[in-house]
Amino acid sequence: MVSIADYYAGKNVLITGATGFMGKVLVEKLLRSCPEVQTLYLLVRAKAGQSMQERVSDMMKCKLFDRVREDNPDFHQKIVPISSELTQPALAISPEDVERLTSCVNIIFHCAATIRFDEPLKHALQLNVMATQQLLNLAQQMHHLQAFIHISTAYANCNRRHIDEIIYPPPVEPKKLIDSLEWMEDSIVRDITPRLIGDRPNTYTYTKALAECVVQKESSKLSIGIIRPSIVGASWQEPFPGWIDNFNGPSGVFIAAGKGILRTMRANNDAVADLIPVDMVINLTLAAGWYTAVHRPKAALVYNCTTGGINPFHWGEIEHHVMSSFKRNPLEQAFRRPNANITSNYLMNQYWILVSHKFPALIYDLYLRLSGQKPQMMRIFNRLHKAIGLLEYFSSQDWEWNSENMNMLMSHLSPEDRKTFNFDVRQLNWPEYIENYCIGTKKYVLNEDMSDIPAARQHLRKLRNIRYTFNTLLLVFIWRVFIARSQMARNIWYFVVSLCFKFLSYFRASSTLTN
Ligand SMILES: CCCCCCCCCCCCCCCCCC(=O)SCCNC(=O)CCNC(=O)[C@H](O)C(C)(C)COP(=O)(O)OP(=O)(O)OC[C@H]1O[C@@H](n2cnc3c(N)ncnc32)[C@H](O)[C@@H]1OP(=O)(O)O
Ligand SMILES: NC(=O)C1=CN([C@@H]2O[C@H](COP(=O)(O)OP(=O)(O)OC[C@H]3O[C@@H](n4cnc5c(N)ncnc54)[C@H](OP(=O)(O)O)[C@@H]3O)[C@@H](O)[C@H]2O)C=CC1
Repeated sequence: MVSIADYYAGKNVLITGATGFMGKVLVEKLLRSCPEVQTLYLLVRAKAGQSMQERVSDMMKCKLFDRVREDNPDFHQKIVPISSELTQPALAISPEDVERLTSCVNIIFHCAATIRFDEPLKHALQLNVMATQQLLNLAQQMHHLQAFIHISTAYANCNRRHIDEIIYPPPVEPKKLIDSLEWMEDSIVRDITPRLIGDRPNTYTYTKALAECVVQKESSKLSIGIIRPSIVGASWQEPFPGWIDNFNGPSGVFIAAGKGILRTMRANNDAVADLIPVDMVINLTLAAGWYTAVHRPKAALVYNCTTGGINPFHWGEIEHHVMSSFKRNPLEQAFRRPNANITSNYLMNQYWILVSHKFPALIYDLYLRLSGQKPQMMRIFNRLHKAIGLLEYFSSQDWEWNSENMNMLMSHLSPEDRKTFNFDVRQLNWPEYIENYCIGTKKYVLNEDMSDIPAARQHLRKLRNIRYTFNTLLLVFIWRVFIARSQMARNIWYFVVSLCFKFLSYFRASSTLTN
């Protein structure tokens, strides 16, 4: 049977969300491991004052593409950006571009989405559901399309404990919801959102579930694969270990803990932390594209792309390894020494938020005010509390995912493809992965230099000394106040001092005798 790289040779691939975290890794891997691929058409929008061409050429300059650049300095010739705003009618693709795409595209990878947990429902619906429908409409006009691969999330059905590789009935008929929200004012939609999303925690998981249904509806007309990754983290091996470029999901939490800002968070020590490295997700995605095109399964195949059932690791273990990694490889200019603890106890967490977050933030802001600077720590903590508040749902419980299709797919790969497109999560060594992940946040998210580690360690020692001094002064101060006010405290103090004195005299006398 044709290998994965041979299948992609000469193919024209359309990718949405290519400027995002996973999209970039997909583009890189396709160019590196399938060098004979014909053209990658990327649907990109202009953003933040940059044209789509500028954005794509900036993306290709990124370190992620170093290995591709080494192998083929002209790799950019294979990339064709297509201007598209997915929330606009017909995806705002020009008629000429539509013509071009419909005449040559062989496979589509739909990665674009809003992954914000607090996205207003209307916007999440527009991008995650309606844009998916429009892309499916475009796909149906394509003359040579062989596979449509949709990236969903393992949490689309997080209102269930056990999740099979099937598409569950939608909470509401997507078309009806779209029609009824169309005429409603944003404020009304905001008010009814909690009722609509029901037992899902946010608009993201809700709209991703609806998108799956929209995709499934077209499965009689198109060959479809749906990938459901769990929490996508830094790369495991490719193109190099630890690559990550954003604060989403656990990365922001790791960084906040490494900077010594985050000291407490609600999470269940014993719950499975279903992280999966981005390179494994992309390898599976490309393999699923190949399988869908070559085998043309009758129904849309869903791939739960998770680690928990096969190679489980828990939030308590993550906490331990993240903390020890940041002590070995500290981040620059930490606010305090890294020491974050997770707890599932609400009251305990609130107590530590007060003592370890709000109190130090108040003191630091007071110091900033007194030294004529703008206070900022309280603001940072408020934003952090908002972010972790949205993540707690995922870190406080666990789910069981069936991953038969992932195993089936692996069994269809040749030994060579299993190495090149490795998604065998049993091979993950978690402590090593977490170490590289933390180093990756330092190098690629914060752009810190590894040569600064000795200075960062020195800074942590300074923070430790400040803490010791502060604690000692605080203790002396409290004791002084106590002694001044209470006769009993004075009596205890005199008793302890005279006891120490007696012990000292005894040891001195006994040591003179033995000499
Ligand atoms: C050591 C301890 C170990 C403990 C272990 C516990 C870890 C638990 C982690 C659980 C992760 C669970 C994820 C579940 C994922 C579901 C999978 C997916 O399908 S989909 C993928 C998952 N999707 C997501 O993860 C999306 C989650 N993110 C959001 O929805 C939004 O960013 C927001 C609502 C959090 C903030 O919105 P908004 O206020 O409008 O503003 P901005 O967006 O502009 O950011 C503001 C500031 O917040 C910062 N920051 C951002 N994220 C985090 C973070 N995770 N954390 C911390 N900080 C974070 C950000 O850097 C920025 O700081 P600065 O640069 O200004 O200084
Ligand atoms: N990251 C994770 O942990 C997980 C992600 N997923 C899924 O994987 C996919 C990719 O996620 P990830 O890479 O992390 O997300 P990112 O937020 O990093 O990327 C999102 C991509 O979508 C594009 N996009 C967003 N809005 C529009 C728009 N209106 N028009 C055109 N393009 C748009 C973005 O383009 P632009 O650069 O212009 O904003 C960007 O390229 C998503 O479908 C997500 O649901 C699933 C499970 C976990």
